[in-house]
Amino acid sequence: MISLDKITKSFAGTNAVNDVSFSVPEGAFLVLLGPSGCGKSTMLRMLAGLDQPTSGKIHFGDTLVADGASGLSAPPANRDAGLVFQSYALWPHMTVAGNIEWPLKIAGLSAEARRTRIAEAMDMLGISALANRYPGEISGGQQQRVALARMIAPRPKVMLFDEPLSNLDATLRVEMRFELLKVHAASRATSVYVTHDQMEAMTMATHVAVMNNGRIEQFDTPERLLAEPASAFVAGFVGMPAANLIPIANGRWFGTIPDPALRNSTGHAMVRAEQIELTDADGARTFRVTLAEIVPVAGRFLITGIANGMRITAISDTLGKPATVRRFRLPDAPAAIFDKQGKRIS
Ligand SMILES: Nc1ncnc2c1ncn2[C@@H]1O[C@H](COP(=O)(O)OP(=O)(O)OP(=O)(O)O)[C@@H](O)[C@H]1O
Repeated sequence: MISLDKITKSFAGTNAVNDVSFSVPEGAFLVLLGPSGCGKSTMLRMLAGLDQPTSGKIHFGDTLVADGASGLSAPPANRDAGLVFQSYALWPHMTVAGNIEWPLKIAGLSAEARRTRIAEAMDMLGISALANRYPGEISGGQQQRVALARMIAPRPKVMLFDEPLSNLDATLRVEMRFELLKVHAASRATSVYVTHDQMEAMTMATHVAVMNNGRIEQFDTPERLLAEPASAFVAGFVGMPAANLIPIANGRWFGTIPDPALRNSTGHAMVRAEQIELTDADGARTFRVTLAEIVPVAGRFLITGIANGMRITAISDTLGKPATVRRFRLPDAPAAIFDKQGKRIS
């Protein structure tokens, strides 16, 4: 288990990570998800021992590995943690097998034990045939597999990933997600994975910490993030497509369409694309939109319309035409209401 207790990291007086506490159960796959600059990498670096917290404590199991107050920060090599970065950082002058062997040598394993571990790791990542090649002689996807093999060969208790798939093309990325989950399942190591890609988070995580501005907006399962977003920020960040956040003022959609379902609130109402209907009828809860994009999705259409200067998405069974003016009908009740600060109020 990994636990963080009131972790803060400041750079020149600015908090990159601000008072973060959570616990990750043993064997879990935690994704740190958030936009660029929200503090994800800084969090991971503190877990790896590459950065020291300004204040707060980090425990791996019962072992205190970092403590801001006393200045304790166990060196990376003493944490039983493996790390994989976006850049594969393979040693170019060593073969694939040599790269995987290096950390095992450092750990003092016998030649025989090293051979077994190298074979095991290469087999798991499907790269046994590449053992004698040099990094410059294999593709980017293969290099990332070697980096993963090198990380798992010492069988770390904690695996840390910093956007490891972002240099790969889209198809390879999807394939590697599955490989990573296999590695995680086989190793049963507690994993922490940094990404700004919510699809990666939703498909891989057992737990997700959504970060914004150095703070955790919500720490939850992927299912609960979608079903019960705690803030407008989370609602707008997860989901495919992300839910619409429609401005409301004094119980009126866009400040103009009154609706008792909005409970006189001001802030944003969350409406999922599948709750909005494309129509031509001029009824209650409808508003005019100019259709902008129409994307076929699994036999239906994801329609983006522009109204009051904002983009709103709907799922429709019927096709619309770009640049035409139609109407969207809002549901009887929004899926959630957030106040002006983005806090969920219903
Ligand atoms: N060594 C440093 N010195 C000063 N500021 C830093 C340092 N490292 C990070 N920061 C700042 O801390 C904040 C968080 O950075 P961090 O790299 O953790 O974000 P991130 O969420 O991982 O972003 P990205 O997805 O772009 O990598 C940013 O404002 C960044 O500029």
